[in-house]
Amino acid sequence: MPKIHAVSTYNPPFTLVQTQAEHFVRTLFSQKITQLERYLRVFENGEILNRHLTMPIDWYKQDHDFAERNRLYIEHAVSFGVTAIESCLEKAGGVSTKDIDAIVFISSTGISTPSIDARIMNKLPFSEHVVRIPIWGLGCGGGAAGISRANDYCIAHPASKVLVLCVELCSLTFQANDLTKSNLIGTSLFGDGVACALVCGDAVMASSRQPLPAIKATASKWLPNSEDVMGWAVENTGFHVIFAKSIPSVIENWLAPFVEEFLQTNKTGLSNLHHFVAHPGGKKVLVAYETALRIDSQLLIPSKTILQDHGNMSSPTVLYVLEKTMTEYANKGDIGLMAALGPGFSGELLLLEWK
Ligand SMILES: CC(C)(COP(=O)(O)OP(=O)(O)OC[C@H]1O[C@@H](n2cnc3c(N)ncnc32)[C@H](O)[C@@H]1OP(=O)(O)O)[C@@H](O)C(=O)NCCC(=O)NCCSC(=O)CC(=O)O
Repeated sequence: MPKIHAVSTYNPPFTLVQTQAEHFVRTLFSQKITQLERYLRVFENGEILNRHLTMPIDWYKQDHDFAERNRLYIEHAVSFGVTAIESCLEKAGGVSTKDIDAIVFISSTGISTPSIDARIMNKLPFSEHVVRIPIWGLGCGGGAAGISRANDYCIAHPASKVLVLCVELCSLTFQANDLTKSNLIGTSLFGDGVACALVCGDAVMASSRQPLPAIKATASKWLPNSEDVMGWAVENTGFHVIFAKSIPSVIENWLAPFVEEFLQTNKTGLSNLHHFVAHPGGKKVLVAYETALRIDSQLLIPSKTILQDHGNMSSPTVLYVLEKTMTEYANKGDIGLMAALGPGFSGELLLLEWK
């Protein structure tokens, strides 16, 4: 069974306190949005205290075209990605970039051809034969899906070491002239984050004496005709967020049967879980998980803590939760369920066992 040998996270340099974000939005949108004060309550209600930004707060007050946003995305995705990879390999006991067989690069908040992985390979000494697997458009589901695809690769090639790098600079897509409710809610919710995981096949010895999560099984599921639930509207000013207010109820109605069927197929059940590594999409998303799955709210503490300290960072978020679970909660023999959902609408589940 492939194992996750290490996970690293990197926080972009500027911290945004939620009260500061509320003040910023009040100043920017006053006189433009009716009932603004009523909607601003979401900043206090969302159970988010801090987020991280790529640019200083003043940058977000000005208009920027798509070209400028994307230039900044490429520049910072490369430099943050380099740091996250170095720290992941260091945590794995000093694995060399030259020994990496494949790199899965996950992102949905900017575009680049060649993809960011190739640009990073010009900064770090990777092998010329590394297999590049850039995946775009999975949004918040990307971190879990990336680990699943690395798992598939390691099953096919058991001596492989595969990096999964998630970079989302959500704040660079911020639209100061988009007066929709979704944009306003999104401004209270999304932040920037970077995470990297090293997944290795069965033939690779771990340097750590700590128990590591082995990937016992994975599953994907797609909800037909749900393109309008989550995504980007691409305009001349860049990406404008689409996310339906029905997401928590979609999760409540659609996720439970998927999870139950997945666990049953793998001869286990919700009552056997020690850890729930859930993507914290927002306060009501976590409530939907709790209601739909009828799980102990204690299992959601790592997800709630990450939401509180970082907001929703899209794809890396679930790896932040995994890193926290690995370092602060998990013991040998523990069983965990990793779950994330994203545009499609689709979901990815992984069953983990700490070995
Ligand atoms: C943002 C919140 C904390 C705010 O909670 P509150 O209790 O303060 O307020 P509320 O839910 O009543 O919402 C306040 C007002 O905003 C509106 N509103 C809420 N969400 C909206 C949305 N996505 N688009 C447009 N309007 C929206 C509500 O209808 C209401 O307006 P009115 O009163 O006029 O009706 C919560 O709504 C929340 O956690 N929502 C879930 C966020 C979410 O969808 N995250 C997933 C991102 S994608 C993702 O990450 C994938 C995944 O999660 O799996």
